[in-house]
Amino acid sequence: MEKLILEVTSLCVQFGSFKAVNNVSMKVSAGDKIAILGPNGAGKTSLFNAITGMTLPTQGTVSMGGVAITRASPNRRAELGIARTFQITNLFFGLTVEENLLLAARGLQRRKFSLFSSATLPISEEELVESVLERCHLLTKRHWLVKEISYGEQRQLELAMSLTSSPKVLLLDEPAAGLSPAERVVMSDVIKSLPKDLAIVLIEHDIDLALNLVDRVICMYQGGVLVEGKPDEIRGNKKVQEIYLGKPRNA
Ligand SMILES: Nc1ncnc2c1ncn2[C@@H]1O[C@H](COP(=O)(O)OP(=O)(O)OP(=O)(O)O)[C@@H](O)[C@H]1O
Repeated sequence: MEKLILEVTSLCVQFGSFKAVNNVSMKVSAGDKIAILGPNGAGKTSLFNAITGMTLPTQGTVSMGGVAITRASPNRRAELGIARTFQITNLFFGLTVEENLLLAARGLQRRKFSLFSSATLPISEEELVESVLERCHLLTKRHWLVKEISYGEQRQLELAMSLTSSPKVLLLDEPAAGLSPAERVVMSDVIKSLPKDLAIVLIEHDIDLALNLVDRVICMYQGGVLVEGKPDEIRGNKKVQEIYLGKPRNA
């Protein structure tokens, strides 16, 4: 059994009287590859926000490596090994690919310094940047300005930036959104080649792409978990088909 890293228990996120996330529990172990599916408004992003500290849950708990982080700051969560990408690109367009990565690496490592008694890093900034450039298929673009690379490459760069903190859990919010079919193939390849022990939780509207990348699926509907299972179980699941076809359910 793999080591449990992230645990979400009975989590609720409420906006006024509306429950965007309703009693969601999830266990993520080292190396898990999990997709969170669900139609628009199902609560997927709100769940990510509660895990990363951008929204505080109204009920329930989040823990990372056994440490309770339900009310911890986003920075503290990043130090403990949670990283995230966003639906919208979050880059410095007037800087090069490499400069963006160096900025990401420096910001996160400075925070990590305070955790170590000695100021030695396990890997140099340059080595780190080199390795994530390679991993995200961006080595040939390292000196290009971000505004000059394609949208697909910008999304790869975002993923690369999230890897500079050497996370234990990576939350990917719609990594293939807006990508062309060819760019989707590259993004899938990049995700597939991420370290084996890195846990990945991804939100994705392209169901086929998502099911090919993961070994577990959580399908959300109206804030709650509708179904959980392996990709093959989800493909043939009637409830999942109904919510995607928009038919009303008798819950
Ligand atoms: N800050 C907020 N204030 C009020 N309601 C919100 C807020 N954030 C999200 N919601 C509502 O919560 C519900 C869940 O939103 P959320 O973005 O988590 O869904 P989602 O599954 O990620 O949807 P999508 O696939 O469209 O991104 C939606 O009805 C949304 O309008």
